[in-house]
Amino acid sequence: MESPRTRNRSGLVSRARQLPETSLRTAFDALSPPRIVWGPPEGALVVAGGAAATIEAREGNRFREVASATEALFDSGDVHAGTEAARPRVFGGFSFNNGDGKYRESDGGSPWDGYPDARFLLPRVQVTITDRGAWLTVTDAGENARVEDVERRLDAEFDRLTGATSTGTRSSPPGIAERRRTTTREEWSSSIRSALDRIERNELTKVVFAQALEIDLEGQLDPASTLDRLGEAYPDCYRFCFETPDGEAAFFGATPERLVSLRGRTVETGALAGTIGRGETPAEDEWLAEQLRTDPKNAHEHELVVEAIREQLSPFSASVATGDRRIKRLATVQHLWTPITAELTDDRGVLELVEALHPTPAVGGVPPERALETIGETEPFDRGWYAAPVGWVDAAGNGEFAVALRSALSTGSRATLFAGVGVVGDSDPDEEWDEAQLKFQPVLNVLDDGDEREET
Ligand SMILES: C=C(O[C@@H]1C=C(C(=O)O)C=C[C@H]1O)C(=O)O
Repeated sequence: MESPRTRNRSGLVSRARQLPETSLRTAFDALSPPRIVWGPPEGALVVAGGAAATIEAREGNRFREVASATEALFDSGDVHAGTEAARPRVFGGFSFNNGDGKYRESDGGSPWDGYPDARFLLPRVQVTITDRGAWLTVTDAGENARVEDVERRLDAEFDRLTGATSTGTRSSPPGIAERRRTTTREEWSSSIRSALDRIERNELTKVVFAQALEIDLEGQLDPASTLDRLGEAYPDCYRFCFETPDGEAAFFGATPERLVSLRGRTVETGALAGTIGRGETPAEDEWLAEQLRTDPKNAHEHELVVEAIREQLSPFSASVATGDRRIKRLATVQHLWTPITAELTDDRGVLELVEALHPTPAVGGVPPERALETIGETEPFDRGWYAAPVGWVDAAGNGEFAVALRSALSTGSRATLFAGVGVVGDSDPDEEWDEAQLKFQPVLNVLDDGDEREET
């Protein structure tokens, strides 16, 4: 007999308990696909497995569809989280474009087949690792969700995770057997030259062009080791990994770019655009940073992003505050970065802001529609989830999204990497080529220990 006390309108039941110390690798290995890793530079690391509910949207207004499905899912959910970090959240992402699909591999499939225009999961099992301890959350949703079952599963998952015998040893990088470019140097230069012509004719102000690099790996990619390595080299970045429902593919990376975070009515975002390499010495690093700070081309490229973000946020906010422009120094590159904050005038969900901001001219261009058209006509591959929003939403509509850069889509023994650059009036095709190669490095370095930094 069904007890009415164990049911609620949305059928969401979530229970949490504290876990002894654990790690990304132990949790990742113990959980079942589809697994998700979300590791922001500050705050809790989440490793999740399985789906208590899946929200997918294709074409149409995917941001609104996901927002209303998320709201319905959380509506009067029965949640005993124990601590805020352990509360259930949906995690997922969007594709860069709505309704992609022009790129086909020789077998007729697209590498992005497993990644629809939007997919968010409410994880069945969520491990949250914070500075103050780890938590296990077990969730079920739907007509058959029962408190008793969720509590029983919470104990069973606790036993499984605490009994997990992960050796903690990291597998070595898979190694790179072969690489194939989707864009030759000649094609790249001619695309940039034709974009420069359009800029000259005032049809465009900025466009971001990307390249893809297909890698055959020598061994299988181990996502947990790969993400551990990315975390060590890029502590100031957002690490993410989203497996397909069958666990056959994973989209992962370590991106420096936050699209937006919303907590209550406080919005935090920023402009990240303008790039230069790292030096061999602190003095050379500083010299390069100074070049970046004073270079008019990079300043222009950057300012276009600041302006667009301010403009997109202004209808929602009484005031938008722009901080000082500064340098974000990462292991392989340095960027210009301007923090931007705003206070909303009304209660809104984070997905409304994602919809308003994506794609910023850091990954699309100015004017946006013409830039997107130019990207579509020029790039010979689908961006899929590359350069698109990935993140989470909670029951209150709060959330945080990053722009999925410095990323790759992997299917066991193959990985496709993506990297893009902003083209403005005085861009030089050779310099832009070199900049794209630098942006492949974060992922290349974790695929192969011996990978050369200067590969062209
Ligand atoms: C498009 C990428 O990066 C973006 C473009 C940048 C630029 O053109 O300077 C800098 C940071 C990102 O906003 C990428 O990493 O693929």
